Formats: sequence, C-alpha cells, structure tokens
Amino acid sequence: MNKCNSIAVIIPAAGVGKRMLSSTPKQYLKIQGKTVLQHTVERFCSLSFVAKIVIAVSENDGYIQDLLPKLSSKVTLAIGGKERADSVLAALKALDNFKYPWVMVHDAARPCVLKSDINKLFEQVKRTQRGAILGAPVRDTMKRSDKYNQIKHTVEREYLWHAYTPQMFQTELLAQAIDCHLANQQVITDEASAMELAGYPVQLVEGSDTNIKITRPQDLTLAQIYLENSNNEN
Ligand SMILES: Nc1ccn([C@@H]2O[C@H](COP(=O)(O)OP(=O)(O)OP(=O)(O)O)[C@@H](O)[C@H]2O)c(=O)n1
Ligand SMILES: C[C@](O)(CO)[C@H](O)COP(=O)(O)O
Repeated sequence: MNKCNSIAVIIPAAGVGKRMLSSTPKQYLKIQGKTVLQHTVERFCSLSFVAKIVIAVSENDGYIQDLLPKLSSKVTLAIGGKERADSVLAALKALDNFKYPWVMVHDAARPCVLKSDINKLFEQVKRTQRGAILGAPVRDTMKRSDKYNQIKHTVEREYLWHAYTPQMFQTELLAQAIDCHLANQQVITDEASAMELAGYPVQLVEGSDTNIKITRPQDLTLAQIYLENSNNEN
C-alpha cells in the first residue's frame, strides 16, 4: 500500500443465517428501511481508499438483483460457497492481485462497524505493511465448559480478545493461506486463522464493541440501536 492507496473489500454474504431463525437470510433483513447488507456496503463505499467491493452471494440468492441498483458502482458479485471461508476464497479469486495487492474482508452481518474503526485498521496496516484485524479485549470472566455446560475451568482473560471484521491482509497471501488450509480440511472461521496457521504475524487493532455480528434474533434490535447512534458518526 506504500505504492497505492486503493484496496478491495470482500463482503461474505452467502450465508443462510440458520441461527437467526428467520425465513429471510439475515443479510437481507431490514433496519431503518434498508437491508443489513446495504448498511454494511455503505460503511465502505464512501471511503477514499476503497476502490472495489466484491460481495459473495449464494448461487441461489433471490434478493441481490433487486438490491444491486441501490449499491455503489464499486460493487461486483462473486458466487459464494458452502462455508464462509469458501465464499471468501471465491471472492479473492475474482480479484486481480496486482491491481489490489491488499484486501479487507468484512462480514455482511456486521453493519454497525464504525468508519473511524475501518480507517484505524487501514492506517495501521499501511504503517506496518502487516496484516491486522479489528477486535476488542474481552470484559467478562471467561469459562470453558464441557458439553453439559458444566464449567471445566476459568480461562485466563488477560490478552484475550473478540475477533471482529474487517480483517486486512495481502490478497495473494490470504488466498494461498485459505486455499491451503481448506485443502487440508482445516476449519477456518476467520481470515486471521488462515494467516496464523500459515505462520504470518497478525496484529489486533482495538475497535468499538458495537461492531456486533447479527447472529441471533435479539441481535437485530441491538444493531438498530447501534446504527441509529452511529449514523451521526458515520
Ligand atoms: N457459506 C457462507 C457462510 C457465511 N457467509 C457469510 O459470513 C458472514 C458471517 O457468517 P455467519 O454469521 O456464520 O452467517 P451464517 O453462516 O449465515 O449464519 P448461521 O451460521 O447462523 O447459518 C455472514 O455475513 C454470512 O453471510 C458466507 O458468505 N458464506
Ligand atoms: C469472522 C468472524 O466474524 C470473526 O469473529 C467470525 O469468525 C464469523 O464466524 P461465523 O461462525 O461464520 O459467524
């Protein structure tokens, strides 16, 4: 990025949202009259360093064609896969590594991310030329349980973080890392996991804990409150 200040953003939006218990995939549920996905895209499209946004959608997505005309001209689509990592990899493969040597990956289900936090992440990576992710230190005492919810032990919480998105890495390295670990049937729940497994250093950048991932029904109400509050900031 020391040569160019333009990056690509990948937004995985090909999930079915099972835990949301909704007939509509959660990325297409409405908040303040807009879909969750539209809110998320709008967090990125006005940023000067975002040159391209690739949204990974399900191959039988019945919503995106109605939404596309309302989205930025920076947006293109890719067909996602079975798991989130497959969707991210499909979008990565749709990118020109040379044109976009750096990429941010951000969940469609995280519409409350603050632009100031996205900027903070971008500036950190630009300064260090190393991959980084948004996160927040855990506040609560953390417990590890057995499958019967019986506490096994308390987890040391010093240096324990929630990993958020966006997560920002060199496009080619990230594609290689995910490809390699999927080929080895390793479960990857975020991009940092793949980069860690590949031996790359990953920096945590503290961001607002309002950057929630809409996962369960009650999260939609919380996201509405956070979006109303953050619209002033954004
Ligand atoms: N095969 C998949 C699975 C998930 N995602 C996306 O990855 C993000 C985070 O994943 P998650 O919250 O787990 O979404 P779902 O997989 O849809 O949720 P669930 O596990 O409840 O089905 C979401 O924006 C989701 O659309 C994706 O692009 N492709
Ligand atoms: C990428 C992520 O949002 C970081 O916390 C999380 O790993 C996604 O997990 P999910 O099970 O796909 O929601």
